[in-house]
This record gives sequence, C-alpha cells and structure tokens, in this order.
Amino acid sequence: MTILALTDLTKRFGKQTALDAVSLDISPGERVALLGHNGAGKSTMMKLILGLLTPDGGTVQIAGHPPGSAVARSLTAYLPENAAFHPSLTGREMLRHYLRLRGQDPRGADALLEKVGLGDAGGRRIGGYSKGMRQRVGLAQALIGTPRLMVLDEPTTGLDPISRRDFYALLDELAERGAAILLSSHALSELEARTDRIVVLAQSRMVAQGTLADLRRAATLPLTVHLAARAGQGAALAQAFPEAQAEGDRLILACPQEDKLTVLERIAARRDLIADFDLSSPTLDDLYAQISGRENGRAA
Ligand SMILES: Nc1ncnc2c1ncn2[C@@H]1O[C@H](COP(=O)(O)OP(=O)(O)OP(=O)(O)O)[C@@H](O)[C@H]1O
Repeated sequence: MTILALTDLTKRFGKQTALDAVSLDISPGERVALLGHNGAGKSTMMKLILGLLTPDGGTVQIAGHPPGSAVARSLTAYLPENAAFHPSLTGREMLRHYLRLRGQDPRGADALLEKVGLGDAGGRRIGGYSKGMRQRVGLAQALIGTPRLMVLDEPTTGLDPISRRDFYALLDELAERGAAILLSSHALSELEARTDRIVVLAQSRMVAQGTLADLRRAATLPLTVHLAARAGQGAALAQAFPEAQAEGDRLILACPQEDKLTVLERIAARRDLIADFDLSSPTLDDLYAQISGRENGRAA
C-alpha cells in the first residue's frame, strides 16, 4: 500500500523549473528524508503534496485522494519550516484552538503538550517561548488526530540536541503506528540512523534515492581504515602499507569498497605490527557532498 504517490511531478514559476518530473512512493511506517541544497525544490514538493500549489505536470495522490481534498487534508499533518503562532495565546489555548478547527475535543491539548515536552509551559504565553519551544508547539499541532502522512519542513531547526533526540523518538513511535513521514533537513548527520530512505533533490530533479546502504553501494567513495602500530613498529607498519598517510602514530588508508576483503587480509597478515584498527564507511555528509557535487558539475 502507498500513502503518498508522486508521479512525474513538475512545477514551474515563470521560466524557473522548481520541480522537474519527480516520482516517489511512500508506504505506511516509512521515514523518508528529503535532502537538497537551498532552492533544490524541497519546499515546492511539500507544498504540492499539501495542495498549496498546483502542479504544471504530473500528479500527487494521498491514499488515492487528490491533495487539498477533504480526505487528503484529514490524513495529512504539516509542520512548516517557521511555524508562526499567536504570541499572546498560551500554548494550551493555541492547541485547543487547533483541536477545535480539526473537529476534536479541545481537552486533548494537555496530552499533546505533555507529548512534546511542554507539559509545564502550557499556561505560558507563546510570545515568551524560545524558538525550540515554538517548534514543539508546531509539532504538537501536527500530531492532532491520527495523521497517516506527516510532512515536516526542517523540523529540528532550533531544537537542542536532547530535544532533537526526543523529536526523533516521537517520529519513530508515529512510524511504528503506521504513519508515513517525509521530512526535509540540512542536518545530515542526525538523519543517518533515523530514516529508512533518503531522497536527494538537486537542480529541481531527484538525483538519488534509496537506503543509506543503497547510496553507499552506488557511491564510488572509499572506506577509511585507521591503523595503530604496536609500540616501536610505526616505521615497519608504514612500510607494509606504503599507500597510507601517516597521522601522528596512526596510519590512514583509503580503501575502495571492492578492496575491503583484500585490505582486511593484509591487516590480518601483519597483526605482528598492528595494535588496533578501525574501518569506517562514508558518512551521509560524504555521500551527499559527492551526489550533489556530481550534479552541480553536470549543471555547470
Ligand atoms: N513562489 C515562488 N515564486 C517564484 N519562484 C519560486 C517560488 N517558490 C519557489 N521558487 C523557486 O523555486 C526553486 C525551488 O525553491 P524551494 O523553496 O522549493 O527550494 P528548497 O529546496 O525548499 O530550498 P531551501 O532549502 O532554501 O528551503 C527556487 O529556485 C525558488 O527560487
């Protein structure tokens, strides 16, 4: 089953193509990260999904319904990049208002506040909230009802590290209950363990998509091997791995994916010289830099 289906979705603003024939399906329980440089088309894609913009080509379907329709709206929750709230209302009053708008019992406000860690601040005016607290009000608003699709535009901007961790834990919980989640972010390192699939937009086109493992396989980036010599064996180790770079008393070796086993065999064969070693895969930052760099090069 698919909750969100984009087919050849295209949007132009005058001569500027903001989104170019993007197709994407998201299933219940999937957490998908949308990455792309400024102006790549992420917000445009989200606005098309919400029915706030009309496409120039292609289609959007939310559980089979057109975006902006009553059913699609009841299934979709949205957290905009800079959620704005009435500063003179308290967090509780604001959420009661949103609950009423969505035809729900306003007494649910306290449970929502509790859920996003604002249980103690519900009686204070939003004007006095920090940026992170306002972001949490936005998240609480997005949790009203039982959204099947959550569209979150840079939701962790302004959140401190603990709040980010709590935020992703909440997303995990929602995904476990079957919500499909599409979130954009520039904070790549925090997405590595927290999303099931990564979609990369560049120059308005989708240039890569897959799990982190898929992207790693498709990339030509090497793994990095760190070797630490046994006492007094630094020079001998450097001779055994002449292609490595020395950094203090450690050696750093770039290891192409296809040579992984060969390099491990060489390490095992020289265990007399090696006290310890580490093997690290390219990070999402490395992969993203490679993918978007490649595309920028193509566009130049
Ligand atoms: N209302 C609009 N009118 C004209 N051009 C627009 C409009 N909205 C977006 N664009 C253009 O479409 C392109 C994609 O913009 P979009 O806001 O979707 O990018 P983004 O990936 O969300 O960027 P950011 O990371 O900066 O939020 C940009 O070139 C932008 O200038």
